[in-house]
This record gives sequence, C-alpha cells and structure tokens, in this order.
Amino acid sequence: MKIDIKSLNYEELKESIRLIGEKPFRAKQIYEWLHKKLIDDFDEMSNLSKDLREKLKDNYEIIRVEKVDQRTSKEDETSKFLFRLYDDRVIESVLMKYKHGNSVCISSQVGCRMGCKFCASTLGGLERNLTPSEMLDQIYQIQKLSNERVSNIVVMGTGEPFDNYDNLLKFIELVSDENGLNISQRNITVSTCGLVEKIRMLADEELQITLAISLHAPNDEVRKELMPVANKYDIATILDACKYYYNKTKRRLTFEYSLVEGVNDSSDNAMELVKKLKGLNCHVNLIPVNPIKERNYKHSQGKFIQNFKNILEKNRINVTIRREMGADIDAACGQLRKSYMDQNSED
Ligand SMILES: C[S@@+](CC[C@H](N)C(=O)[O-])C[C@H]1O[C@@H](n2cnc3c(N)ncnc32)[C@H](O)[C@@H]1O
Ligand code: SF4
Repeated sequence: MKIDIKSLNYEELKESIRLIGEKPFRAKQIYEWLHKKLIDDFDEMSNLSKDLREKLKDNYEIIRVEKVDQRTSKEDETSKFLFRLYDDRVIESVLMKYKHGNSVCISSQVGCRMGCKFCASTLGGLERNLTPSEMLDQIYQIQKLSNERVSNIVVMGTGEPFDNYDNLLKFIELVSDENGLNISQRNITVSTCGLVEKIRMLADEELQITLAISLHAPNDEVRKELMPVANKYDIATILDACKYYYNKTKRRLTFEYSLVEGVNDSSDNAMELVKKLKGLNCHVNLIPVNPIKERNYKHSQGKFIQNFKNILEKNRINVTIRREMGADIDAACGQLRKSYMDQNSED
C-alpha cells in the first residue's frame, strides 16, 4: 500500500524519504509543494527530477478531496462545498467570510455515531474517520477554489473530532506548522459533544486551540433527551474536565447551546445554566436550532432567544447569538450532504 504523504509531518517525511534512498533536503522541497503551494500532483513538483517524481509516485499517494458541488448563499457570503473522497464517500465543508478574515468549517468524520437528536450528521451513523490529509485538503481545496486566504478553522462539520482523536491532533500539527499554512492555533476551534477523557488528554497537550463544548442543556435530564452521550458523561464531569483544560491552557472555553422550542429555552433553563457556568472563564454561543426534516424540533422564537440571552448577560456570562449563516443553502451541519445522498439514492 502506498503511503499517504500529506498526512506525514516534516520529520516523518524526512525519515520516509531517507528510507527510499533520497537526501533529507528533498523532504523540505516536497513538503513545501504539498503544504505551502498546495500542489496535488507529483508531476507539478518542477524542481524534482523526472526519475524522483516517478519514484515518489511508486511509493506515495497524494490524498485529495474533489469538489462535487458548491453552493453560495444569496443572503451572505457563506459557501458550502461537497467533496468526494477517494472511496466515493461524500463530506461537506463551509467557507464563511467575516470582516476579520475567512473561516472554514471542516468535517472530521464521514457521519457520526453520537446520535444527537437534532443533528443531520448522525442520521446514517458513522461510516469512517477522516485521515489528517482529508481534513487538511478541505482547507487547501477551498483556498484554491475561492482564491481566498483562510485564517480561521473550526472543526464543527460532520463528525465528533474526539472520536478521531489521533488524526485530529496530527491535522492540528500540520495545519499550524510554520512550514505549511501556518494557521495560528489560537485561530483553531474544536467542538466536541463532551468526551471527557479526550478533553483531559487534549489539555495535557497544552496546545493553544479553543475548545468548544456542545452543552445544549442546563441539566442532565434535558441533555439526555437531546444527546445520548449524556448517558455516559454527566454535566458535572464535563465541567470538571473543562476546568482542567482551562487551568492547563488558560484558553477561554466556549459552550454551544442550541435553542430548541419548549425543550431547553425557558427562563428557568437559563437560570440553571447560569448557576452551572458561574465562575468559569467562558463564552456561550446560542444557536437557534436548525430544524431537520427527520425530526420535529423547532427553533425557539425570537423573544425566547432574546430572553435567554438577557438572563445570561444580567448574570455576567459572555453570550452571543450565532448568526444564522447560509440558511438558504442547507447550512446546518450535515444537511447538504444528507440532501445529496438522499437524491443520489433515489436516482
Ligand atoms: C455538527 S457538530 C460537530 C462537532 C461535534 N460533534 C459537536 O457535537 O460539537 C457542531 C455543532 O453543530 C451543532 N448542531 C448540529 N445540528 C444542529 C442543528 N440542526 N441546528 C443547530 N445546531 C446544530 C452541534 O450541536 C454542535 O454544537
Ligand atoms: S452534534 Fe456533533 S456529536 Fe452530535 S451527532 Fe452531530 S456531529 Fe455527532
């Protein structure tokens, strides 16, 4: 089997190149082609001899994702990309343009096995993990297709990143490498449904990334209704792990809270959340839930959203309501991929 060359870090590439009888300086050239110039064909590596390019082709493959669809919102400048993988599976990624720079939301798995009730990504279960190269290439292709420099990354697309932990760490290492895209770790956010062991492991890595926790409920009872993973970890245990993360990294935590009408959006719910988060250096992101046709959940009405926000603010909890981006292009995580798969299975 050929080696997935784009998933190797610089040191690994140097060693691998040595094993096929080449000088270490070649690794620097190849790494630059792959991760700075974003080339995905050995034949375009013009400072390498033809013989070496053939040798590379014999030993390595350059994993890439291939665009099958792109939709750009008429309401804002959000673009959603559908990419095909080498095994014909399909994933989605989103480019969001902000005043402060361009942000890409990437998928970390094909599907997800966590089963959250409101989420389209999990409807077909988990198909497989993405490799570090497949996570990277979502960004590389979007940068090339849009001619825009990407400055921020959120790992908030399909999949539970901590269920693909080793590949996630490798991806972070590669994308923040100064010999590659060199995206600051401070501009990378990883969102998790709260896998406690992995939160603690990540804290021990002492990286500078932002950790976002999908909380979505002020107590375990409501959380269990929405997220099966709540049967495994209670909120108190998750918050302990979050404090550990904060103490190790000094990075402010983000809590995501999708507001679902009549389920988690009352004043009592807001007060209970305040009590849970008091004293934590954190920020709460309120997300009006994006309804998916497979479930009955509705997003909270405007006045409930505003009331929830006011209660948090009065109690000095940092809070924002997430702008609904690209609502006209199935922008909720997993929705575009799901519509694509539904259409293709009907054909
Ligand atoms: C798709 S998940 C991926 C990252 C990780 N698995 C997690 O749960 O945090 C990213 C965020 O989208 C939220 N989300 C999923 N489906 C949603 C929907 N229909 N409406 C609003 N938010 C949704 C999740 O709860 C989570 O906070
Ligand atoms: S919200 Fe996250 S963890 Fe839950 S099913 Fe969706 S992708 Fe998986």
